Formats: sequence, structure tokens, C-alpha cells
Amino acid sequence: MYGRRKDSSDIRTPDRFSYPPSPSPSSYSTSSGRSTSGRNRVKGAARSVAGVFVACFTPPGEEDTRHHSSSVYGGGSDTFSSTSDVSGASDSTDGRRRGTPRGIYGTRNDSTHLKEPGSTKFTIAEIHHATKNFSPALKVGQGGFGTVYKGQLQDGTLVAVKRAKKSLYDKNLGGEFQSEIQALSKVEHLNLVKCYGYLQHGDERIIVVEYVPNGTLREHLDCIKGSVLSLASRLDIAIDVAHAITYLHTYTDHAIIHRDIKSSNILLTEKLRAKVADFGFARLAADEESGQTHVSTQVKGTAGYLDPEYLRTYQLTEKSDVYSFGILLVELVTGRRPIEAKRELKERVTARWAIKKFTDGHAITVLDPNLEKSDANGLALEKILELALQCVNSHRRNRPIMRRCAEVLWNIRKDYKELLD
Ligand SMILES: Nc1ncnc2c1ncn2[C@@H]1O[C@H](COP(=O)(O)OP(=O)(O)OP(=O)(O)O)[C@@H](O)[C@H]1O
Repeated sequence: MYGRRKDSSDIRTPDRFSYPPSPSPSSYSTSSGRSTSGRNRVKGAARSVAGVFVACFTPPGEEDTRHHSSSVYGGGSDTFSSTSDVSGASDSTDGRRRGTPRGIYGTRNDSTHLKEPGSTKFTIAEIHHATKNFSPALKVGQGGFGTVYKGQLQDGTLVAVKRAKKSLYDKNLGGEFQSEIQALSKVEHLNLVKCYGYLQHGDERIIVVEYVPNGTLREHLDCIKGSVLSLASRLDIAIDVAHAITYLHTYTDHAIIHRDIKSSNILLTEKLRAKVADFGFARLAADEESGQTHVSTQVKGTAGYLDPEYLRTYQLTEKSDVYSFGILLVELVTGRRPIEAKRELKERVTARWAIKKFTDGHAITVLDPNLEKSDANGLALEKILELALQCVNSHRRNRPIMRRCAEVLWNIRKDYKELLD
């Protein structure tokens, strides 16, 4: 059900991490001469790939407009889909081992949801009860899929009820809906928003997922929610997201490619742990073919986060998520959105602007102004930007796999904490 292209560089991903990872060129020691030698190494590595990165970016307004032409969601200004006639571009199996990887990923969801085990179907009465008949007071958001309500099931479980908009289920949410949701409901990881089930009733299509109470990462970066996120929290969030995506990429028989990694799809708990939302939903809301081995016929994602190689080739791989993750890393350290249309031209594409500053030796100038320009923050910033630079390499084969991203971030956090102590 999910797109995958065989790519030998992708298949190295093992089932689980072992931390701390072994030292590597990307793990910087901060104990000796860290300030200058570490930075020089970061900058040297950055320069070698920066040219590639800068070349791959298309300035806003110059993008291939066909990718904006048919919003699959019909409403979002920057979430879009376009079709192609590519066929057989990806396959869904590559001899992966069977059985859900568990290890540190396989944390059981701490849900108290008491529905019959394995049951993913909800009744309309349950949904009406949970949402008080879709009370406007319980509306928590509106996205490309439809309207989101906070709800409470009879057993007390808090849920987010995602009600598809009519324009979507008319065209796209046909027979596939049920099997896709049943498959998604089996995916469990502490850093993924749990999918509880669905309702297909008349022309209603509803998805019921775990309720995550503390808003989106974007809202936190905008300081709409809570206080300013410290760099340590941002690193924790980046690691949580990297773990979640690694899990998806190494999932049982087939990789699950998220396709829409972005800050508004990262939800935060009260303790500022991240949960990645909407994995697999992009496909639900877009593909019209059903029952066939997945063929990527539509480009889906959000402007600013989209892998340029995917845009060119329509071939979707895990490395497309890695690209989006690189953009997310830049967003985390700068606080800016990937595209900031109101800024002067050279600052509009945030990743291009930030990485240029980094390679010119002025990384500190892109640090989110809400964060202190301390030595520790400056060094962590450079290391995060170096990783981001690798993730957004225009050639997917040069991007690290997600597991590697998690390891590098883990080392950055370790060094950062040592420096603060
Ligand atoms: N599981 C959830 N728990 C709590 N709030 C949620 C949950 N899912 C979504 N929301 C809220 O609803 C809003 C809309 O979510 P939705 O996933 O439909 O759209 P989006 O991710 O913002 O945009 P897009 O559809 O373009 O990806 C979110 O921004 C968030 O505030």
C-alpha cells in the first residue's frame, strides 16, 4: 500500500538502534578543542555539499507550476498533488523481514482505549457521542483532510476525530479507505499518533486517532503555545521525529513513507515529546487506484518540504522523507517556516538562506532570535545545520538514512548536554 523503490543505500537500516552509537565523523567531541576544530570540520563538510544543495533549490515563484495545479485536498494553499503517468515506479516489498520491529520502537501505546481488541470500526452513534454531535466547541483544527474535533469515547479515551470534507470522499475515499485504516491501526510507536479506527457511514468518512493535547510544533515555534522551546527541547523533538520515521521506514514487509513531514504534522505532548501525525493519510486522500501494488502516480506533500528528486521523477522513496526532515531541522533551529514569502528574496527559502549563512561561517545569525546566542547553542546549531544540509542533498543517494539522522542527533544532544553541565 505504500510506495517504495529499491535502493541499495536504503536497505542497510537495521531493526533497531543501539545507543550510544559508535563514534563517527559526524559525532563531534566537545571535550578537546571542540570550539574551533569542531566548527571547522562542520564548515568544511558543509562547503563540500553546499553547492549541490543551493543548486537544487528553486526560488519561490520559479517552481514547476504543474505541482501546484491540483490540490488533492482542494483547499490547502500549500499542500498539493499532481498527477503523472509514471507506472511501476515503485514496489512495495523488498524481502524485508516479517513481523513488526519492536526493540526501542515497539513501545506499546499507553492508551486506555477499551474497544474490542483488533476492532477499528466505530459506529456513528459512538462518534456523535464522542464529539457531542460535532460540536463547534470541540473543533480543534482544520486541515487538508477535513475538520478535526476533540472527542471522548465511552471508556474515557480522548481522541481526535478527523472528519473528511465532502470534496474528498466524493472522489477519493472509496473502498480503499477501510483497508488502509485497518493497516494503519496496526502501526504502533510512542512517537507516532496512534490510529484507532474509522467510520464509513453513508457519505461520511471519519478517522479516529489518539488525541495529542499540546498543539503542533509549528504553534510552539510561533510561540502561540507554551513558552519558547529551548534548543534542548528542539533536539529532543528532532530525535523523536527521527525515531518515528525510522520506524515507519523499517516497518514489516514494506516501508511506510510518510510523504508529508512538516511542523504542523508534529504534535506535542504536555512533556514536549513529539508524535508524528498523518502518516499514510496522504495516500488515502489522493490515490484513486486501488488494489494494486503501489504505483506513485501523484506528487503529494507540502510546498517547501518536497523532495526535488521526487518532483522530477515521481519516484517516492524513504529519502523523500529524509529531505523533508532536513527542512524540518532548519525550521527547528531558525524558527522560520520553510518558505517565508514576505521576506526579501534571498531569505525567502529558509533552508537556502540558512545553509548559505552556515557555509559562509555565519551560522549564528540564523539562530531563532528567541534562543540565546551562547557557545553551546552556536555549536549545536552548526552540527544540526550540517545534518540538514546532508538531508536536503539534491541527490537522494547522498542523503543519510533516517536511522543515521537519529544517531547524529543523539550525539549532538549528548555533546550539547555535556557542554551545558
Ligand atoms: N491527533 C490530534 N490531536 C490533537 N489535535 C490534532 C490532532 N490531529 C490534528 N489536530 C489539530 O487539527 C489541526 C488540523 O490537523 P490536520 O492533520 O487535519 O491538518 P494539518 O496537518 O494542519 O494540515 P494538512 O492537512 O495540510 O496536513 C492540527 O493543526 C492540530 O491543531
